[in-house]
Amino acid sequence: MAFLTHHICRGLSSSAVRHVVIKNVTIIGGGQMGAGIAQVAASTGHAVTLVDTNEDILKKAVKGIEGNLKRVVKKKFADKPEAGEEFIGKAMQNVSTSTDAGSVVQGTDLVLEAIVENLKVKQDLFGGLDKLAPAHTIFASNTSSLSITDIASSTNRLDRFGGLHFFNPVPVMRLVEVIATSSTSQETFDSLLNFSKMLGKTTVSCKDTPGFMVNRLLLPYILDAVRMYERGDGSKEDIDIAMKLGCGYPMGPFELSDYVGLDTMKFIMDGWSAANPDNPMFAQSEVLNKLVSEGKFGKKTGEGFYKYK
Ligand SMILES: CCCCCCCCCCCCC[C@H](O)CC(=O)SCCNC(=O)CCNC(=O)[C@H](O)C(C)(C)COP(=O)(O)OP(=O)(O)OC[C@H]1O[C@@H](n2cnc3c(N)ncnc32)[C@H](O)[C@@H]1OP(=O)(O)O
Ligand SMILES: NC(=O)c1ccc[n+]([C@@H]2O[C@H](COP(=O)([O-])OP(=O)(O)OC[C@H]3O[C@@H](n4cnc5c(N)ncnc54)[C@H](O)[C@@H]3O)[C@@H](O)[C@H]2O)c1
Repeated sequence: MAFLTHHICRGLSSSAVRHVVIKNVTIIGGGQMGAGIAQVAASTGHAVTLVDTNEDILKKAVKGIEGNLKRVVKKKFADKPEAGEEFIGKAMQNVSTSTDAGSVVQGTDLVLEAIVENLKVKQDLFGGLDKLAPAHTIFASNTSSLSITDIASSTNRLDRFGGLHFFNPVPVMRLVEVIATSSTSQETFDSLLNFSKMLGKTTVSCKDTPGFMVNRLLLPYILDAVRMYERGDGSKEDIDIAMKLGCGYPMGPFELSDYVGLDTMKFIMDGWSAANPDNPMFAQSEVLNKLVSEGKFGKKTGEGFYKYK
């Protein structure tokens, strides 16, 4: 159960900020982001229920979490293998799974959604859960590109709704963008900030503007790289090498696109294109459309701009 705590800000003795201490978390979507967030939340002592529509996806997610925890332990407990085993055991005990979100939200402090990047699907999910979750439960979306305000509009808890934008791979990337809409209460915002910090992440506070901070800058960069390749101005391999060796980026734009998932990239593009129909920047990309129509979604399907294995 959650409890409210009072934070007395140092130097501001009269300003007391209340926030919900999040202990029990329901994460909806057991794909790459949901599983990554579940891994980090479980290994920082949170009770996590991971939900997906499909039992096989959940099995794969749990197996992936255990495998990735082994990578973490190899580094963190290099000289203490027993402590490492204990760490993995404790984290795995904190993870349970379900295919029925409605039946698990009763005792949850936070419902964090990481499902497909589609406004209607996200609205349907939250609209349904709003009727079932306790009043104190905070809802948050990990959307890459959709408006939190639009997603929240399907619920009657606008003050207890915000955005938590994690980065891929979640166990490695240190940032969380915490997003407040004009209706998000200060208590909710502080609870989400505090939760992100408990996960060991650094936070930045964002308004609910398109792409928040990171994707507002990342999207034009990736878009321009794809256009450059479509015009034949450079090979995808050379563009990737250029950005890695010229700018010190860990991945080039095509490697990164495959890593994010080309299906997700297309959802993002289509959403922004629909919202800005007259902006040529968001014109359809033949290359992206072809790869997605062939089921080549990137690393997760074994092929995208590049082949894997
Ligand atoms: C015209 C049409 C265009 C369409 C336009 C649409 C544009 C859309 C653009 C927006 C997309 C937004 C997506 C999203 O909202 C936001 C994002 O998440 S953006 C992605 C951010 N991520 C990155 O930028 C990742 C960059 N890459 C890296 O940092 C590294 O390459 C890597 C992924 C960490 C991998 O590193 P490598 O060195 O290659 O590989 P290793 O396997 O050795 O890993 C390094 C290190 O990390 C540990 N590790 C890796 N994964 C995990 C894991 N899952 N769990 C735990 N640990 C992990 C690994 O053990 C290594 O540790 P070490 O041994 O070094 O101690
Ligand atoms: N991939 C990235 O790099 C990245 C980074 C940050 C944020 N995001 C965002 O996170 C979300 C998930 O992205 P992902 O890459 O993990 O996608 P993914 O395709 O890997 O996983 C999505 C999962 O959601 C499940 N799902 C779909 N509808 C559902 C529903 N109604 N109920 C329960 N489960 C459902 C699917 O079965 C799938 O397992 C998207 O909103 C995306 O924009 C993605």
